[in-house]
Amino acid sequence: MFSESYKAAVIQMNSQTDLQSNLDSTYHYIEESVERGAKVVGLPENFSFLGGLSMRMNKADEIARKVPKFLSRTAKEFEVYIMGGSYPVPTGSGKVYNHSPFYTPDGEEVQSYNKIHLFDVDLDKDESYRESDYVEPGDPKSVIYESDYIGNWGLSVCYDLRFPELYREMVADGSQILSIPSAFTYTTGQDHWLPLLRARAIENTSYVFAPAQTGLHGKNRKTWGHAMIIDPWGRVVADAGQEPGIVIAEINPAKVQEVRSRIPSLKHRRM
Ligand SMILES: O=C(O)CNC(=O)[C@H](CS)NC(=O)CCC(=O)C(=O)O
Repeated sequence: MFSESYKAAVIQMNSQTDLQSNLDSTYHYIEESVERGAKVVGLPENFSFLGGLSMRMNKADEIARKVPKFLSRTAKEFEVYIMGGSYPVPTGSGKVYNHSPFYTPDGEEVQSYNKIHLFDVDLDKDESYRESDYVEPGDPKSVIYESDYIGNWGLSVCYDLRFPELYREMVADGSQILSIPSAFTYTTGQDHWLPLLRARAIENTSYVFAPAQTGLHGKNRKTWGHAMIIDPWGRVVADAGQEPGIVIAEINPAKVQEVRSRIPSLKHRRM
């Protein structure tokens, strides 16, 4: 039923607060990914605007108007599936959803997910985040784009990565590829990013697909990078390091089944 293996690209970006220039570089990354054979391209969390949470709120209406048009047009132009990272969508009550859309090559948004777990964390006396000041959480349930061509993609965003029960539910609902577009902090990323991603891949015998932000955004926001793709055995098959760019790996939905028969841990659950 499923197509054979295909190339998928994760994009690593250093997004700033100039919407148009972020969209221009996104366009070039997508174009180059497709030239290099990618059938699916994934963007990081807040690829279109990153740097100031309150600044982004002033821009949210414009972002929410322009980004879906951009993603639709670009998916169509290059005939590519796009996992559109995330962008803010006003809820109507003064906050936004941190919204992760999935586009097909005909330019349709066929599925979308609103980030559930919000990053309200004090890492240090001068490093605090209060995502819930701006963002409304989505419904706590799994969201999957099911495709006969590219497999079943479970959608999540960044901080969700720390909540394994979400991925368990996605897998129970049929996910084979776990999508985790991110802007992990440098502070947490250096110690937590890789082990968490590999754990999600191994414990769910699933691909992990994690585009990322990297570098400095404004003066005091620093992200970890290392956008990557991990196979269902838990091997890192693509790692972007710390520079912005594109990394590509093969995704083969049939391999998920193969690994699940070698390690049937999902079948052995007793709770
Ligand atoms: O708001 C933006 O501009 C972009 N979005 C983010 O940076 C989000 C919400 S503040 N970051 C995370 O979820 C980091 C999680 C993380 O780093 C961890 O779990 O350790």
